[in-house]
Amino acid sequence: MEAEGISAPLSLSAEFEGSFAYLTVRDRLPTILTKVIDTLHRNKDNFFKEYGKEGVQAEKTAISFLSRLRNELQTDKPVLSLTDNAEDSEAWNEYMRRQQDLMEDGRPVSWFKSPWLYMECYMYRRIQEALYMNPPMDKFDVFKEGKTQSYFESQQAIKTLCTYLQELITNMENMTEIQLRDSFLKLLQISLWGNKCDLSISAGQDNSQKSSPIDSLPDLQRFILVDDSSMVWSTLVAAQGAGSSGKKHARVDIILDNAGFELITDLVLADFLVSAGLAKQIRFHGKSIPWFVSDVTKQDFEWTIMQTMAANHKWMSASGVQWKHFMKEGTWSYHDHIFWTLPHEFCDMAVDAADLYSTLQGSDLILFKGDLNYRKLTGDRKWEHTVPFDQALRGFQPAPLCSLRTLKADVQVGLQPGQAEKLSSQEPDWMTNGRYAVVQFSSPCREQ
Ligand SMILES: O=P(O)(O)OC[C@H]1O[C@](O)(CO)[C@@H](O)[C@@H]1O
Ligand SMILES: [Mn+2]
Repeated sequence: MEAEGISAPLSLSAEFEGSFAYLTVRDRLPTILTKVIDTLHRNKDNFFKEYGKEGVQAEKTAISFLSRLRNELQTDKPVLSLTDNAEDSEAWNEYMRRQQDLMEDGRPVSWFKSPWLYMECYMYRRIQEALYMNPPMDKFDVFKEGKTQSYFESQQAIKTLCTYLQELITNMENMTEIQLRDSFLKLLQISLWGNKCDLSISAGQDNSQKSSPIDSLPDLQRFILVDDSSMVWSTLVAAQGAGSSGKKHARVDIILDNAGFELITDLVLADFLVSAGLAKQIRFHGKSIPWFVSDVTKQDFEWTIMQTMAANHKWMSASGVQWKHFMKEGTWSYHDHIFWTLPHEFCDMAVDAADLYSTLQGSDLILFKGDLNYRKLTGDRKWEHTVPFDQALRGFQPAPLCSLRTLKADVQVGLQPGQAEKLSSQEPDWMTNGRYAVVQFSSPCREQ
């Protein structure tokens, strides 16, 4: 739903040679595909043990599908329709027709000529097609190993964070409002920096949290380019006062990004919100298929809680037990929707996923985690850096929302005049090196 009269700039695309999009499509995506093929190879014996000859045959066919896919990508072949008749196939094929209509001179939609956001999402959906088309591989998560490894490699940081959380909860009754606010802002920043740990930017290489997530906060402060976190706090506080009894049942929605350490930071933040009475309900939104290497699926979500419960560490397991309890009593809930794994910009949601949009409208605060969500919020376009965040959302305003994102793609809005130029002169790759971050807020009722 585009605000009337506001036209959007061009989409980022691999057609701009030398751009980050170009380098991603040329180098990083084929590397990720090669790793996927390798993972299937390495699991051959397991497929045989589990499904016999049928499993090995499925693995072989999926590998040859994926090798063809890599070749199509590297030789800039036209994009193909999906043939797997899954729940979302028609939405993908319809999107392809839409993209085709946007191409000049009827050129076909292809890997290096079309919007980067579309092509990168499409690659992950085609990986899934290779599996859907080859049962019993259709349930296999090719990224699972990397996600679990990243959880285990962040153990020390997880222990530190869970211990910190349990200390906060113990002292919560005696906290002043200022102390509560400070603790919230710290946990929000920890969740923000948790987004450094994704496995897509590193093409699957270890990217886990090694240092203390709490001690590193002061040093990281100067890398936050826009910090609207006080507005997030005010929104939560305002949500308490509404309602006839004076107490409202505030609901926070968290649009999750990566499994591993980042997910733990999100769960810790969500625990704090409930334990402090700032939210009565937390709805987590994850992906319905394996996505961008490390994104959270339902299975990852449940595994993470079970694993944390079972940890041989008092405060980790206490946290896990509490989280399980929140899930059981319904204070927390997990949701997925095919829209999160479609290539659409979020300004399309009101029309293309009206049910999801209206669900989100019931929220008091929506937290969007990570870089890909930011790309979809802003449409992954060549915006001037000083364009206001609200404008780049192009009418996507279901409820007060905040993006918590470390920069890993060359789109950034809402900066002060001169801020981007200064950064570019000091660090030319500031938009893609993952060292910088933003906390950007937008509210439908905010005065413009
Ligand atoms: O997990 P995140 O924060 O969404 O990061 C994934 C990002 O990594 C990249 O693959 C890096 O280019 C982007 O395409 C994507 O936005
Ligand atoms: Mn991700």
